[in-house]
Amino acid sequence: MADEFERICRLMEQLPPCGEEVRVGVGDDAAILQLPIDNDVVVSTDTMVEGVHFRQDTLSWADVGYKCVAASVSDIAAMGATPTSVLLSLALPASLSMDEMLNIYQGVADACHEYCVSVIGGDLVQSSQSMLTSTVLGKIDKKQALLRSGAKPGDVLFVTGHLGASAAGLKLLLTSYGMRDALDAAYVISRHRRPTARVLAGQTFLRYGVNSCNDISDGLASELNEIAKASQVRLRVEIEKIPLHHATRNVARQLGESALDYALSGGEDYELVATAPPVVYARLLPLLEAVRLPITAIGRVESGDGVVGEWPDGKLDVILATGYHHF
Ligand SMILES: Nc1ncnc2c1ncn2[C@@H]1O[C@H](COP(=O)(O)OP(=O)(O)OP(=O)(O)O)[C@@H](O)[C@H]1O
Ligand SMILES: Cc1ncc(C[n+]2csc(CCOP(=O)(O)O)c2C)c(N)n1
Ligand SMILES: [Mg+2]
Ligand SMILES: [Mg+2]
Ligand SMILES: [Mg+2]
Repeated sequence: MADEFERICRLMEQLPPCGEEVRVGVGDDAAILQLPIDNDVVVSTDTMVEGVHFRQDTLSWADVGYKCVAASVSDIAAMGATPTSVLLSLALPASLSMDEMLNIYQGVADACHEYCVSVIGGDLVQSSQSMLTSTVLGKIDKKQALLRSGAKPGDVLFVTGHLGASAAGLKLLLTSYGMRDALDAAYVISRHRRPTARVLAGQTFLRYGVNSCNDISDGLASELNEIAKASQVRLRVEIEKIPLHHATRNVARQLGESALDYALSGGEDYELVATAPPVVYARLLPLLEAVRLPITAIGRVESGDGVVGEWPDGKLDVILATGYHHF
């Protein structure tokens, strides 16, 4: 059985080499990065705990590794920044085999390739419960960033991609339900297991003058309330415009649940929600279409506070910050 340090070496062999900005990577007491002087450093961390963020029957070990990195990269994307490096801390039971650890790193390697990041360090400790923490460092032009606090009355409110698929996938995985349409099931399950951090979208938003942005980890309702609060504005959402993939609608229908609830309160879609002046939104629309990442206008920013949902018949509902909250 390999010891702690042999394991770290074997795990790292799975990963692509570090980028040129890494002066010291894995192997010393700390990593050293040499960033361009015209950049600021952006940093964020996310933890995944077995029983809370995944179960052995919802994610494979490779999915756990991939999703942990993708979820933290998503926060860097939401700032409009470019992710560069990852610190990965693993707290794992002694019973976990070397092959299972290598599987985690296979997923980490997939994420490293997808997001052009390298693992520059981390930690490996024994624990009764599996827990992974991914800390991502990124770079951004000095004094630039997409913040939650920049929304202005008159802005268009919009989201990337489709919402609710991850929650539909999770629901399917947790209920032993024979799906009639295997393709729909495969789509929503893959969105749950392998979400995509929208790095290119975030960078484009920053370049074209988007005013505020947030990534959707806890559910649209919660993230909208965060923008409204940070920006001291009211967000008005046209409920029927929230983009739901037909697979998510079909799965929800078959489970007797609401795809809209999945989008508002399910979480883990890791799409971006943002606001921009109408002229900026109009420029972004064809650009993101061209890279096959549609954005959809779902409402607008007004003066006031809170989040209000508007139904097609004109009826209004307050949208509270429902979603996945740990405490
Ligand atoms: N234990 C903590 N100590 C200090 N700051 C924290 C702690 N937990 C969270 N924060 C900070 O609180 C702020 C808001 O966190 P929030 O949960 O909205 O982050 P997020 O990563 O976007 O969401 P999620 O955790 O759902 O991915 C962030 O700046 C985060 O760094
Ligand atoms: C087995 C199992 N049960 C429930 C969930 C749902 N879930 C857990 S954490 C979270 C929000 C994002 O996490 P965080 O806020 O920590 O970034 C969500 C929606 C899951 N994925 N797996
Ligand atoms: Mg996060
Ligand atoms: Mg976030
Ligand atoms: Mg959260």
